[in-house]
Amino acid sequence: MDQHFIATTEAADQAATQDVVRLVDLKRRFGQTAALDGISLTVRKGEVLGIIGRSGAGKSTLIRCLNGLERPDTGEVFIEGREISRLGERELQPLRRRIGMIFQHFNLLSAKTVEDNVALPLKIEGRPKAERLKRAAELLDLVCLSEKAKAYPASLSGGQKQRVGIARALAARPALLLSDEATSALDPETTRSILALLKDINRQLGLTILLITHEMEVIRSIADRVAVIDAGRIVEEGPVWSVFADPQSDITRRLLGTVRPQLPPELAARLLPGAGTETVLRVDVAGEAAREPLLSDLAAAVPGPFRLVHGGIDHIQRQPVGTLFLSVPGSDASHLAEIITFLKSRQARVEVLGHVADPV
Ligand SMILES: Nc1ncnc2c1ncn2[C@@H]1O[C@H](COP(=O)(O)OP(=O)(O)OP(=O)(O)O)[C@@H](O)[C@H]1O
Repeated sequence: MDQHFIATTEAADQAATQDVVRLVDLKRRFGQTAALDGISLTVRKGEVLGIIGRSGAGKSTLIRCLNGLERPDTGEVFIEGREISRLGERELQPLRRRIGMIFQHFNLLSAKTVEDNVALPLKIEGRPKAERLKRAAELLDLVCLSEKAKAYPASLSGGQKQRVGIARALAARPALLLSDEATSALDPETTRSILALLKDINRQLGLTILLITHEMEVIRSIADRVAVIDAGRIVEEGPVWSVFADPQSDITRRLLGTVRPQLPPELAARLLPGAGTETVLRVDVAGEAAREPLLSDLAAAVPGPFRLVHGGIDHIQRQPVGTLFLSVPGSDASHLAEIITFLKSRQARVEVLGHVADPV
């Protein structure tokens, strides 16, 4: 056989086994509603993929197709390289154990202790008691809840309940952790600590995580890649920093909402579309372009005034992502045009927001 053919086939096989999840053109209708309308995506081993969408976008249907609770009308669902969408219940059982799940409302059994909740997946697998207790103790240590082993869920805070949920999801050493709005019922501080724990587990154990959320803040703090879904379709997909820096679709921009820097409301309220003595620009710059001394270069290249009225440089996935609001005084259209041309030549995106009489 052709050596080149063997090498490329092996490379393709290897790439396929690196994908913990691979969805191919998934479609699922409910009557007139296309809940999934041709979803294709992969989740690579060790990565955190965030799926975000508004209510009704198709997120739950997608999750249900992944764990075999829903069958797509057409398309394929590969988990660790195995197509599962046509399997019967018996064949699905061992594959479901490869997927741990955490939920918005934790789904703990109130009549069981914390350690018994954590060990439950192992009990279902028929593991001996000593092994179950040992694993539960390890996992409670991992989620910093060892002292609550004998407590009942009712005596725990929301954050502690979710830690138990995470420990239980990891009990059977899954290949994939599915998180379905796992922080939506928690306050901001507890949300941060749960997300930090998930990120830690992702790094320490190399665990692959697919998380579903309607909150961009969740995506920003934990995901490597994001897929935005709307009306059953992926409308945008990419590394988190680049989607935050340069959202391509209106839906993404809307979901980003206040997570992206905005002009302070008191200044935004004074913007006029066509008159005023100063022009206010929004300048977005990210990645390599944001490492350059953009403003001093602008001042050197284009004589004449401009002022910074708001903004700054943030870091997402260690990439600089900046938004600057500049105000350019005067009615000299060519000065304004030169500034815009210079900024665009430095890979910045520039938007004229309007005009003000006095920006500060
Ligand atoms: N069993 C069902 N029968 C009829 N319609 C359904 C069913 N399941 C989902 N749908 C419809 O499919 C679309 C996608 O629903 P889905 O629950 O997947 O969205 P979602 O993004 O998870 O929403 P939410 O964030 O509100 O949970 C919606 O229009 C919903 O009404």
